[in-house]
Amino acid sequence: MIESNSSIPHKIIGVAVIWNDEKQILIDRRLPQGAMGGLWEFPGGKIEIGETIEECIKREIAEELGIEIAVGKHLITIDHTYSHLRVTLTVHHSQHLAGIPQAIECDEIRWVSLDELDEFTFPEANGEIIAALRKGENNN
Ligand SMILES: Nc1nc2c([nH]c(=O)n2[C@H]2C[C@H](O)[C@@H](COP(=O)(O)OP(=O)(O)OP(=O)(O)O)O2)c(=O)[nH]1
Ligand SMILES: [Mg+2]
Repeated sequence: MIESNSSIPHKIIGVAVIWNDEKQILIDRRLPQGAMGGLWEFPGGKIEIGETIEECIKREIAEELGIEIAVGKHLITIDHTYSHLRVTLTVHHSQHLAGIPQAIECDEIRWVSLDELDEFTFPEANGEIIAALRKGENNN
């Protein structure tokens, strides 16, 4: 019998690496309940029908954090399969434009430097995002 992975849900996610003028990045801690609860992440969420990934990122950041950003260069796209979920994370650099970030849909938010990222636990898929950031060649 041929095994297929097609029964695993697949989420298409837009993700922002949001920079401020102090060269810090905004990270948020997922709510304790649910998948990957309590882990830190770069803010973002599921794409909606008819949206571009840039529109998705801008909307998710407004909904989750109440701030306005300018979505910039593409950093990396990661396809990762967890035990019961496949995610495609399309990550863009972004610039913070206006508003003070609020923890609307998460537990906590922090501005951190690239060096400080090591002090936080992220989902498995994020290793590659952080490695791409450290390579630094696409930073905006
Ligand atoms: N936003 C974001 N999601 C990430 C990162 N790394 C990572 O594995 N993910 C995963 C966790 C989630 O399964 C998915 C993001 O989905 P989401 O936060 O919009 O949705 P969710 O599953 O929490 O909520 P639901 O609406 O499906 O109930 O991508 C990351 O750095 N940022
Ligand atoms: Mg989200």
